[in-house]
Amino acid sequence: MTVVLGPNRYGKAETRLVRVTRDGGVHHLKDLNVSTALSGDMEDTHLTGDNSAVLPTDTQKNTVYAFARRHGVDQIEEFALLLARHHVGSQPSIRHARVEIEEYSWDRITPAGDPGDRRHSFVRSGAGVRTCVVHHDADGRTTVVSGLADLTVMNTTGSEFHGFARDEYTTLAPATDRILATAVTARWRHASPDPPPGGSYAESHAEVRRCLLEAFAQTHSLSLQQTLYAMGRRALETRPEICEVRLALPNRHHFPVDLEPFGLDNPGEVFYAADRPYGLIEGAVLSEGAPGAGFAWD
Ligand SMILES: O=c1[nH]c(=O)c2[nH]c(=O)[nH]c2[nH]1
Repeated sequence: MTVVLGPNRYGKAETRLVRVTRDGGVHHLKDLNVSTALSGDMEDTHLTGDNSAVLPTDTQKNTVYAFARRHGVDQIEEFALLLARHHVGSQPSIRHARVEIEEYSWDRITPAGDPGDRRHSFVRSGAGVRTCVVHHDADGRTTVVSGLADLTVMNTTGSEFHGFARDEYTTLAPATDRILATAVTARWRHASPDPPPGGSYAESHAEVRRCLLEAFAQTHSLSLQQTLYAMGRRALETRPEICEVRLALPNRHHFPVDLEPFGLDNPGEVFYAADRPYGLIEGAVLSEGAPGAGFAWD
């Protein structure tokens, strides 16, 4: 039997970077989790242990910190592009870089009556995590996917689920008024690797996020699948710089509690928030004629 090496990549996962920018007494904070993965002419290290083509993962970690100091950190997509282009350009053996970044957001603490010079206190925001995945290869092809995760949302009415298929194992009662709650993971593919026209990645991200939230709130839902499509559609119709949205929506079930044993009714007011199992609804929504994704989702 002949054995051959298949696809492979290697890198430093989850380099935690906190970058403080000191603007006099006012500090700015970036809190990132950076993962780099490189691939290329890596047969020798796998087949013979010759590491001459391998830029150590330790170096990749160091590059994150050095670039944070040298170039600063503003938009995560731009920082990821900088790292990806650097690695592909730095060694002939490296032909492809994938850089994934998560950004945790912090809000300022501004105490009432504060004299104004204490601008270095922050509280971690509950507004979800911002994400991106950038690919760049030695042929100059680049893809940018932005996203968010852990954005927890709830509609306390305006959600139904009935008319579903049934078999001998189906016990679910049809629902005409239920809670719909989910923790949104959304990723969206930019049509071009260039910065969003007329704006920044910051503005683009804020607007896509707004579209997702507004569509969630404004859709009278007959299924979480329908809500997923409405969310992706709203983002694509509003933001021409993106061409595909992928969503993963865990259905955070909320079951009405039977209060009859206590002589109480429950007109949709008291719920048990189940932890697991949960339904997991996933899907992609694309603009018609969207350019090919290439390696964007790898
Ligand atoms: O919105 C829903 N979609 C489903 O596919 C499903 N399945 C289920 O048990 N509850 C729900 N809710």
